[in-house]
Amino acid sequence: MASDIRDPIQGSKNYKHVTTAPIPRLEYKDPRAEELIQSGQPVIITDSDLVGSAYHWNLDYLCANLGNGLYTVYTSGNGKFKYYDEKKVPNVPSFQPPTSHTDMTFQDFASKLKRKDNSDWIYLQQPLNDTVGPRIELDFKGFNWDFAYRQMKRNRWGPLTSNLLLVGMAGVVTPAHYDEQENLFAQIQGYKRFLLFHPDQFECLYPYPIFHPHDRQSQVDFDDPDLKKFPQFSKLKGYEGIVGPKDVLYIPMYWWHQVESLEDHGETISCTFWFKAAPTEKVVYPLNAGQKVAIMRNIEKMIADTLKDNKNMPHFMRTMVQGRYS
Ligand SMILES: O=C(O)C(=O)C[C@H](CCCc1ccccc1)C(=O)O
Ligand SMILES: [Zn+2]
Repeated sequence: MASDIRDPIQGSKNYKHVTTAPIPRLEYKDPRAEELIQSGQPVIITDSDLVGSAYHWNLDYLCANLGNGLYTVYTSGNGKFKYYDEKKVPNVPSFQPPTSHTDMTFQDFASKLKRKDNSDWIYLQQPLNDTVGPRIELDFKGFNWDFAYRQMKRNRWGPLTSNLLLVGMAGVVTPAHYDEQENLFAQIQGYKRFLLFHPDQFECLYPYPIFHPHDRQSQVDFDDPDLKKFPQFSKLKGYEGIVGPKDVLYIPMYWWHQVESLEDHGETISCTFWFKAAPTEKVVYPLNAGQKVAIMRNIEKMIADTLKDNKNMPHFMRTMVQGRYS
């Protein structure tokens, strides 16, 4: 059979030290797909019609129909788009934002993309809102909302919070991070390689302190890991998969993921469906890895708020465990 983009031999950029198994890929109508979602496991659902009404979206169509609203476009000098929370920048005076961003019309973004003289990488990331033109609104209304809301109800997720439109230049990378929402990630155009890691890989991925602008992001540079600072990174185990048009990837809350738009397949267009966490009913023991991450976050927040001076945190936390729990 013709070699498929997903064949491991094609451009699989294996990171040293990172061991991966394939993310399961199941047909949309295969009941096992929804079983995996119910058990909080990632799965790539193929031939989904979740955003079937947007499969004709491409740069020209979006240019013609998105209207003249402004879109947030990030710029990076090295192709990596490590998210940072602007509200936390004051907490770290030495912080150097790794990307810049400006608002521009989609038309301006598309013409920048087409210009080959780009020395920088650019990445449009914008929640879909009501400034879009009537055709896009029609396409948006045409999403298979029954499927989305069926997952939300059946898995007792919280409400849908946003649909993020992502248009990335070939080669852009979103470095490893986790989100605190459930996510149905729909791929419309182009190919993205996902690396996914269970929340129990927390100790291999060394997230920034919670008050840092890069909260929820891994401190480890996958391209050049510092194993002296982050020794457990060499034990990292996870999953890998390539999503293409018509695929939907379920990214369970607290699962780490790194995303890259494949180099030689043009720009990528994706749309996320983020749902708030399920309200915690009765806590069942033993706690799962995601719950432990949530507890660690709450403890870190409490210590940071109480000490009021982040410089005191390392000593305070070391004192608490050194020679007592270590
Ligand atoms: O869908 C997800 O969760 C991803 O990480 C997809 C990722 C872009 C996410 C951008 C972002 C990350 C954190 C906060 C707000 C925006 C990609 O596809 O490159
Ligand atoms: Zn994410």
